[in-house]
Amino acid sequence: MAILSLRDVSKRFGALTVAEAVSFDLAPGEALGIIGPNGAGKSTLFNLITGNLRPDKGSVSLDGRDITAETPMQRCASGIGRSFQIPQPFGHLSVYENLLVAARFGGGISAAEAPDYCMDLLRRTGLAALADRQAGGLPLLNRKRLELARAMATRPRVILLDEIAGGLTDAECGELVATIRDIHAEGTAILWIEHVLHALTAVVTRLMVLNFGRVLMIGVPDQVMAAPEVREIYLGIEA
Ligand SMILES: Nc1ncnc2c1ncn2[C@@H]1O[C@H](COP(=O)(O)OP(=O)(O)OP(=O)(O)O)[C@@H](O)[C@H]1O
Repeated sequence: MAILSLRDVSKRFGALTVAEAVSFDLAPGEALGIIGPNGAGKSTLFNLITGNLRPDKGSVSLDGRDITAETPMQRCASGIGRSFQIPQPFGHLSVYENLLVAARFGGGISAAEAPDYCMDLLRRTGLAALADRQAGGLPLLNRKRLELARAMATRPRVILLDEIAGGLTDAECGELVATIRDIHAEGTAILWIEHVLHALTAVVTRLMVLNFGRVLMIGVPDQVMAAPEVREIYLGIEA
């Protein structure tokens, strides 16, 4: 059974259709990439999955259970974690405190277990030396690492990554990809929106293309990227 399923999910903002009958399944432990032009509705799709937005039509299920009416907090507690396109740490708290908040309130981890859990996550995401630093002053790579660590601190079984590689140098991107591969290897299912294709295809085994809120294609990355309609809308190359 799929861990996450969307069925005919539709959403409009006034006259603008941002999701049009979107259906797909994410298998347990699978890594699925999402690509598409700016404004295609990718981040909106994440908001529909996390409950920050409610669909006009359609359903979202986790482990076969319909969660369409649940709040973001309930979905987080059920195992959906998320990193935001623009990192949103508590800027005045330390890196460690940011994780603690996510672990205690998002992951439901006890006060006794949380410190070890958070320190382990800081090590895995390359942030251990920065535990006491104020989160608001971190440079981009470390803000991205913290965004990933905060999402992981909620103990997700499905993690949604929104353009986490954007704006990084190749070396920085490689570091982040290695961490995401580790997370995936431990069995966490991944849904990843990304414009940096080489980062995405280093992890995902399937790609979904969104255009004007519709699923244009889902398949193996090489086949998807070679498809004339994808090259035309995504890469601007005429078929
Ligand atoms: N709350 C909102 N109210 C009205 N329009 C919105 C709202 N949120 C997003 N939109 C619009 O919906 C469309 C899809 O936006 P979305 O952020 O989902 O696109 P995206 O594919 O993630 O784009 P990008 O790659 O640039 O991040 C855009 O035209 C955006 O301006």
